[in-house]
Amino acid sequence: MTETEREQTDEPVLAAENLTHSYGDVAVLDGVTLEIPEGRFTALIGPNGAGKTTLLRLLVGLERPDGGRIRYDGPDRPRRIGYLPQRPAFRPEFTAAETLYFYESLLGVPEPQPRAHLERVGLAAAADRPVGALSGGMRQLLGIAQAVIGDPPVVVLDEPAHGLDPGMRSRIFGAIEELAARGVAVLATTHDLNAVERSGDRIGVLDRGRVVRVGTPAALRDELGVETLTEAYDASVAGAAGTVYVEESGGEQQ
Ligand SMILES: Nc1ncnc2c1ncn2[C@@H]1O[C@H](COP(=O)(O)OP(=O)(O)OP(=O)(O)O)[C@@H](O)[C@H]1O
Repeated sequence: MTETEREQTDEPVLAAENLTHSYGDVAVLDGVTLEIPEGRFTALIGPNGAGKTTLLRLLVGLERPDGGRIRYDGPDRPRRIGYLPQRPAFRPEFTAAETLYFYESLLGVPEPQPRAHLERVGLAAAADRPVGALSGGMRQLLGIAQAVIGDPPVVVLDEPAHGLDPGMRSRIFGAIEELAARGVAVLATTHDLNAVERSGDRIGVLDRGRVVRVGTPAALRDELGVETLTEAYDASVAGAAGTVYVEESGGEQQ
């Protein structure tokens, strides 16, 4: 698709407004505001334990926030938000095509087209393979195909490229770019900063339950006067690199 065909506006289809969330007395999100515009790939990055998965689960409605709200301003569709969880659970004995057929049936799609969906993510050749016999990367691609069934205006992906080889990772990010190029509002978490720098239209940096930066890769670099996104990331997140932040229950933040 050419750049002119590519629909890019700043209209947020989905927005988190001042979200707070705790697990018991452990505060995980502390006033998170983030807009997910149509036709853009918004990448959510941040250290382990920052609250990325929690934010995604709130946005897709799997958990309720303690405070704040989630605004959906997209078209009314049977499926508004497609979601790829961090560990998608598929039935291993179903084939890839049967798996997608099953999800299409659940959504009441009148003429399921599992093979067309597999083709879109480059998995056509594996249509008749049982899911249990797919590689990790192929399963992630199947997960992305599942997340876009029903043409949801928003697609939310939790670490879609986790644990994949470079070739498979670039296929995954290519599939994400294509989704955004078709006008979908895509939000994905990842630790792959190089891929984000290449493919991300916008970046949100989440640190200790707060969005500490939002902008294009270039804007973040300029704002911080650095050359690479990795440097921008290091300058944005608190704490020692390589240390997982764990909120002390009921205590002071470290
Ligand atoms: N179901 C739960 N019950 C209690 N605590 C939880 C639960 N889920 C997450 N947490 C805690 O919430 C914090 C944020 O976790 P979350 O998975 O949202 O972070 P993340 O940024 O996605 O991390 P990672 O990059 O490691 O996937 C962590 O301290 C985690 O231990």
